[in-house]
Amino acid sequence: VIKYRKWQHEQSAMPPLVPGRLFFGNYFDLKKEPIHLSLTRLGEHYGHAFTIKVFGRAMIVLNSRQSISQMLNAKTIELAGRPTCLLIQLATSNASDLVFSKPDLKWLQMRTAFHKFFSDMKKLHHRKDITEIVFVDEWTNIFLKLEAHSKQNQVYQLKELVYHSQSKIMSVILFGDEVADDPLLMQQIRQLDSMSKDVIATLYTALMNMSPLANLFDSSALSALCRALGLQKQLLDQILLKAEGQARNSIPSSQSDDICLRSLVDLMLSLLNLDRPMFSRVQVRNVLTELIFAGIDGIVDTVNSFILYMCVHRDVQARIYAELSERVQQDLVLLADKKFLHLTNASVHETLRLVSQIPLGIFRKTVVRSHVPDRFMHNGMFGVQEWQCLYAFGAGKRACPGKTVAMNLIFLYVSNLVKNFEFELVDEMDEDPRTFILNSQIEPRSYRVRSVCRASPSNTSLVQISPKKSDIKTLCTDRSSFVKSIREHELNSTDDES
Ligand code: HEM
Repeated sequence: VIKYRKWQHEQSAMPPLVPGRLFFGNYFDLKKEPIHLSLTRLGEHYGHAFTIKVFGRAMIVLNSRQSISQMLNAKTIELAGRPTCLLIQLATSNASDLVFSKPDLKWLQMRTAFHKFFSDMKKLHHRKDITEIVFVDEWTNIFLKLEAHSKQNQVYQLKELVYHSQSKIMSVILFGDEVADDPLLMQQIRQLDSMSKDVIATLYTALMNMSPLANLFDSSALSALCRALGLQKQLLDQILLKAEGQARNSIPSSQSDDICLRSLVDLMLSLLNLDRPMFSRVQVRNVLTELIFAGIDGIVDTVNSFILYMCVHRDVQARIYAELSERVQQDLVLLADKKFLHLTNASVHETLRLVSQIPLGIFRKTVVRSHVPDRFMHNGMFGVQEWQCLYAFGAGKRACPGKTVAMNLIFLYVSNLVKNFEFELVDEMDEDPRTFILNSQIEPRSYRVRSVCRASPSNTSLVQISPKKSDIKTLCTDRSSFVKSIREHELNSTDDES
């Protein structure tokens, strides 16, 4: 009786249930169209929150900005689950990862470790962001390549160049200089990234089309996954071994309780090499693989879309250049300049509004399909009204932990590109995001540009004014207090360190 009453109570606390068929529930309602369209259709009838059932499993669908904000920001852990299917379980060794694991203590400790790395590094470098230090070092390479293309009036794909640099920047942050300077390892990291991208694209197709069993019968998806897992194991083992050797060399024996951090992998290793390890080796491998993927592609695609919009709207490009010239004296734009660059920030925001990057968590669509950054400008200042709030990075407990890293890097890329070069589109392109392709995220079709260099000839020497990657200092910290601080996190603590 108690169980029945509890069940009755739980049922009455749920939003209205969409009537479905016995055993199948609403499976066929969802299969009529891609899942986001089916849910939109149900939402027109059932309102801002409703419950669906698929094979006996109840799911709550939130269908308005207000209900999403309320639920994801106020209630957190209960709503921080993820959809799953066979391919995900195989790819993540039964959810031993960060992106698809259940929101439990292990998951929280992983996220805490991630935030801790960035906040401690920032403290160590006197609030200077680690992403800026690494970006500035790489900018010389980007600049020289773009300058050469511009001087020779060459036609080229900007995306390839940004991808090349971003994979290097992320590898320095995740694995350290030694790995990022090794061409063979870099080649394998990029290979793993593109393989993961293919697997994730297959996964999204399966999830979006409500075909959870599809990958069981799709041998090409399974063989792609097996190849990716094989490379992941071999590559990450190699990187971990290299980092372990490096860590041993950098710890003086008299201070064996000290751990030295230069990159995220050092932190992961220190949590692995405990008497009672906090994570398993498989977990660390999976998380690092996810961070390679998450840390490269979202940023590259946003920068690539941004430059496309600048080419389609040459007037906006000219206005952003005018703002950058007025507010930043030197050729190199830094994070400290960000707060003065209102139109640049508005334009990044507008790009994220248009290009719904990652269909994970909150499905989004836009009905206003042209790039007009002024919608986020109020009295000449960048500002986002409550009703204009975006969910490009999700919201609540499960929101993207890399948001600050991503926003900083996107800003550094786009502001420095526009400040130093003028871009012109060579191919015919449509700015409507409906013409974009859904791979592992939404991205424009390939396009080529031509550019003119605007920077003063001494740009490369100006780059030297900012700290260099070689200046990244090692953070030496006491192992027990460090581990304690990660263990102390509770499931209900706020997740707002970024
Ligand atoms: C423009 C760039 C990026 C976009 C648009 C983006 C967007 C997202 C979104 C929408 C989610 C799911 C949130 C939810 O379910 O509510 C997510 C999760 C995640 N992102 Fe990002 N992201 C970006 C860059 C990054 C970067 C640079 C990193 C790491 C360095 C990162 C790491 C992650 C991780 C680890 C998760 C899973 C979090 C969890 O499940 O606990 N992302 N991201």
